[in-house]
Amino acid sequence: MIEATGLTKRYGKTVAVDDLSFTVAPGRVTGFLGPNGAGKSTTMRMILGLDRPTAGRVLIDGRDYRDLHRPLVEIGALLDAKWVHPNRSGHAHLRWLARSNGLPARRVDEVLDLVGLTGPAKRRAGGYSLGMQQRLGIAGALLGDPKILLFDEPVNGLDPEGILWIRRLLHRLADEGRTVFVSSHLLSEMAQTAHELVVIGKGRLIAQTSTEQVIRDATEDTVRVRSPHVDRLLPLLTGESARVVELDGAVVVHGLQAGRIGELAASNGITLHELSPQRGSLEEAFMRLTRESVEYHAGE
Ligand SMILES: Nc1ncnc2c1ncn2[C@@H]1O[C@H](COP(=O)(O)OP(=O)(O)OP(=O)(O)O)[C@@H](O)[C@H]1O
Repeated sequence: MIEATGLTKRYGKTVAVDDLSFTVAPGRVTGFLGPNGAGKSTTMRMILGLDRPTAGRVLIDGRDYRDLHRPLVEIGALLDAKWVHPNRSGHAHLRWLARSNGLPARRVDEVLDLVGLTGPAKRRAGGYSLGMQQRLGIAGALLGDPKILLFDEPVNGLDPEGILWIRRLLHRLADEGRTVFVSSHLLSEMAQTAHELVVIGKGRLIAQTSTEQVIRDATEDTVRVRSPHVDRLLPLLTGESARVVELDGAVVVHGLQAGRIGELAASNGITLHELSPQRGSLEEAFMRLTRESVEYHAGE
C-alpha cells in the first residue's frame, strides 16, 4: 500500500506537486496519469525517497522510505531504463545491485529468466535495444521480490509484443497481491492494463477511482445507427429528446439507449443496418479531465 497525504514539492517558484493525497492498494494495477509536467515523476521520486517533499508525506506500508531497512525487498522501481553502465553486462549490473542490497546471487538468474533476458545477459548493456533495457530495468525492480512496484513509463518505445508482455506481467504481479503503480502516456494501453487510476494535472489530484468509473464519469455513451430510412427514424429519436449527429453516413445518437432505438425502429417498421452502442474511451475522458491542466496546447 502506498499512501500520499498532502504531498507537495516546490522547486523555487514551480509547484511540481501540490497538496496531493491518494492511495495505491495491493492486488490491483494502478495507473498514474497526467499531462506532461503534471508531476508524476516528481511524485514517484518522493515515494522512493529520491526527493524530499516540501510538505506532506508518503508512506510505504505505513513507513517512510528512509525507515526501510532493505528498500529493494520492500519496493522495486523502474524510473529510468537507461540507468545502467553501458560497458557492464545486464548480468553484472544485476549482480552488483543484488550484492549491494544483500540479496542472493541466484536471484539474478531468476529475474533474468522472468523477464526473458537470460540469452543476452552476458552482453554489454550499452548494446541493448530499448525493449531489452526496459526488461533489464524491470528485472532490477523485481530483484528483491518486493510487495510494492513502481514503473515510470515502462512501455515507452516498446513494440506491440513488448507492450503485451508488460501488460501480462503487471497483471500477474497484481494477481500475486502486490501493489503495482505505473505511469504511462499510452492511454489505450492503460485502459486495458490499469484497474484503478490516479489522474493528476499541474501537481493536483483530478481523479482517483476505477478505470471504468473514470471513463463513465467523463464521457457519454452514444449509439451508432445506420438505416436506409433515416428520414423516418430521425423525428422518432428527437421526439424522445435524443440528440442526433449525422456522421459518415451514420447517425450518432446521444441520450437514448440502443434497446429503445431498436424498439422505436421495430414498432414503426424501420429497417436498421447497424445499431451499435459506443463506449467512451480513456483518451476522451483524459482530454476532458485534464483540459484545464495542460501546459501547452498544439497550435499555440
Ligand atoms: N529538478 C527540478 N528542478 C526544477 N523543476 C523541476 C525539477 N523536476 C521537475 N521540475 C518541474 O516540475 C514539474 C513536474 O515535472 P515532472 O517531471 O514531475 O512531471 P511529469 O508528470 O513526470 O512529466 P512528463 O509526463 O513530461 O514526464 C514540471 O514543471 C517540471 O519542469
